[in-house]
Amino acid sequence: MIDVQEVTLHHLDMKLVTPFQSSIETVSKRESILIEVRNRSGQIGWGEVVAFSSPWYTEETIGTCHHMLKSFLIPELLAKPFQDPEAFIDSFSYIRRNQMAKAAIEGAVWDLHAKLEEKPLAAILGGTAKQIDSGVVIGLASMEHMLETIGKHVSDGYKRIKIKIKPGSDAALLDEIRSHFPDIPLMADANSAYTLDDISLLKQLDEYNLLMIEQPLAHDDIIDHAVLQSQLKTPICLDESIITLNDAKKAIQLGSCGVINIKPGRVGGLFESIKIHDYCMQHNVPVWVGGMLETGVSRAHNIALASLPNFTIPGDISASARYWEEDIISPPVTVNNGKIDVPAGPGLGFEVNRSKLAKYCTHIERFTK
Ligand SMILES: O=C(O)CCC(=O)C1=CC=C[C@@H](O)[C@@H]1C(=O)O
Ligand SMILES: [Mg+2]
Repeated sequence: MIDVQEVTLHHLDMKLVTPFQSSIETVSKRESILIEVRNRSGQIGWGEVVAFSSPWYTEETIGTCHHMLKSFLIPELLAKPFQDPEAFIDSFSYIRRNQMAKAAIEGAVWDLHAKLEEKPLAAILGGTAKQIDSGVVIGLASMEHMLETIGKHVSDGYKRIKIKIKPGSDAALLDEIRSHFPDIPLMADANSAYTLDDISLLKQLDEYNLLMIEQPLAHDDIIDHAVLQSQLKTPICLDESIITLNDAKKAIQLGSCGVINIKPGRVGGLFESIKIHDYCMQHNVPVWVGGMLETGVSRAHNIALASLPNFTIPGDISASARYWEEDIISPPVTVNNGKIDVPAGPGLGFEVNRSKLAKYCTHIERFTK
């Protein structure tokens, strides 16, 4: 029984070890909100708001999530006990969208639920893998810097390299990367930087033996992506366009993609993530877990999710040290020979380190029954 007595929001401000540049935005400082839920006997679950400070990736921001949590989701959670996470999810199913706000509080409830069941979150979600393959993302930077960073990550053992592309920084960049690294598992993410007018350029990218091209066209499109996919050999992976299971069904039926990137924050939580995973598995569409430059709390949720069987492609789950001088979980996430161990302890299997949390916390808000 999930009987939450108190919810605490920890507002954090952390600096990335290096700025992260995509086709739209450069992120150097990361605001986030950690959600701590506590039941009557003092057991705790953790979740994380992964929205960015401004609405460049999806329409949500830290501010919109805070509003949704405070005004709707936290009151819902404190209103009554719930049999399980699904019953809590049902209670807010009337709320349209606001996926990252929902995912954050749902994540905390899943962690608490797994701890009450004394099982690892991965097992509760249906995961079976003991280790997951780790991929890493390299933001846009000078050619020299990107080549050097790729070399470093390849020698660190990462199983897949993702680079960001945008018009003017695409075919020539991939050409240069392939001349140095002809065989590495490589993919490119455009964050919607192209349109169908760029089709001849996008077809050139078939030359580079990419695992996939992520979200080349508009963030809310699946129709143009189907046109593009019919003319590309390289599979398209959808990220921003998939917000729900229904989106995934339609994209697969239309042939808009060959792969889907599942980010629990973007799709409204772990429960919807599992539904998308299962549907994709039934339709032979491989999936992988995306990242949001997040702290260890969300990273831990992602590791648990990635242990499900259709996550056959290494995701954007890299070591804590890729982004943080010090993560706020103990131990930090580490990658060995390109693999991350799925924790065997109850819940997330990582502890939130209170003294590190205090270092990066700007303020706390507490809500009680
Ligand atoms: O968390 C990571 O390691 C990588 C995250 C990452 O590549 C992204 C996070 C958020 C927005 C984008 O720029 C990009 C993506 O689109 O997947
Ligand atoms: Mg993406």
